[in-house]
Amino acid sequence: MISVTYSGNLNHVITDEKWNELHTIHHQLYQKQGAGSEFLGWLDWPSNASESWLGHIQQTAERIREQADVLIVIGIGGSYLGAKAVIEALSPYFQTEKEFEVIFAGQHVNGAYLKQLMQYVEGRDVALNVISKSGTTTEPALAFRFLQQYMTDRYGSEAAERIYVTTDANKGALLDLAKQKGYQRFVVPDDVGGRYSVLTAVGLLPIAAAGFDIKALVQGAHAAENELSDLSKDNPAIQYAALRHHLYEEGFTNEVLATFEPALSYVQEWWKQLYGESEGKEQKGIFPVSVTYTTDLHSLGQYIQDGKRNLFETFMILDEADDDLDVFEATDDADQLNYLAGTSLHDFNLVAYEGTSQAHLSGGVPQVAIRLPKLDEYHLGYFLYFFMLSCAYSAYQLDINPFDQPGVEAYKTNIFKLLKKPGFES
Ligand SMILES: O=P(O)(O)OC[C@H]1O[C@](O)(CO)[C@@H](O)[C@@H]1O
Repeated sequence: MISVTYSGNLNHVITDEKWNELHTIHHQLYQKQGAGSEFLGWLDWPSNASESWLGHIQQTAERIREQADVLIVIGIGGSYLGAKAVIEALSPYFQTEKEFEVIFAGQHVNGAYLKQLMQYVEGRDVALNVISKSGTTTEPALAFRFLQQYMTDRYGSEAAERIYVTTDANKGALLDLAKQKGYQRFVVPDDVGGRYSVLTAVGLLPIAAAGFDIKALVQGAHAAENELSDLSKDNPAIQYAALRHHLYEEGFTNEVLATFEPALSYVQEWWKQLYGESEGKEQKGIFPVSVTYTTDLHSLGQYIQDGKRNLFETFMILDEADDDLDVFEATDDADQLNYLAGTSLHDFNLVAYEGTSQAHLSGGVPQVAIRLPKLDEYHLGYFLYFFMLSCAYSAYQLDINPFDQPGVEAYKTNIFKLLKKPGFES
């Protein structure tokens, strides 16, 4: 379903020694014995997702679509990127009529954004889904303070019917608040960290509310769970992890994830959090960056071709485009583009990929390609699971716990001290 190719020889990457390591990691992962194994709930999540649980999420999404024109989803990091990635990947670029809309908030702290958001939704019915595993993250909590007040001012006691909370089952300020106000609740499972949570209620409720087929998304991930669990040199999740580690050891410490599909730009953002937070520890890890082509060939392309040689590039190539245009023959050929007549714009990009990849390779940038057959719920579900699984292998090869993020506390503590948050004054 997904194929991984490499500009070098993959057989030289997976040496006997590497294979032994991967063998050990495979067992650690599936026998839940590696570092952070208490956060492996995502590994068999697709096969455990019951019809009734999915049905409950679907019904809630339908209720939201009946009661509102806009769903505001409040969350940051893993509590928003998965849903945003899937919704952006599957939505049309332009919406002609004002159809049901999912808008994100709490992914930053910005007064103008929140103020304008409240003005923007005036006159349209609103529902809120606030998502935070810890229930204490400052950015979504701040956004919720404003938006909860907005909902109460607008809907009075009925506001509670329009607010949906996705958080831990047992702890956190958000849980206490949800119980006190009687908001409908969904659970972020204990054993699934934020950046691995796209297939839980964290991702599925907003995705279903946006009108996408969450059953197909989970089915795709289920297929990946089955097909990628093999300990085999042909397993693309193992191949991608082995390639990353090999290139890292060769000094290529930055990975540029490239796509020709603007619709995939939030899949790139999701991938950056997944890999950056999972691997960037103990002064180790590949720094994940992303580019969208051909746009960025006219900006970062120069650096990738000729800059410092510590980069490798991973292309996400979409084999089939659902919606496309063919270049037509112009009578006067004034723009001198008739040589492209009959070529679709997707075909143009496939050729642009070949040309770019060869140029960057000749400039000393190793090339990896991951081919995605199609952009729909099923294939995206497969793709996201592939990345999560491969990330776990990747981090374990660095001897890193893929499931914690101790480093994110340092800046938070400083901000809290500066703002004199109770308990942080000294
Ligand atoms: O869901 P929460 O607890 O609000 O956390 C949001 C994000 O913040 C982080 O904890 C980093 O601060 C991420 O790991 C997480 O995805």
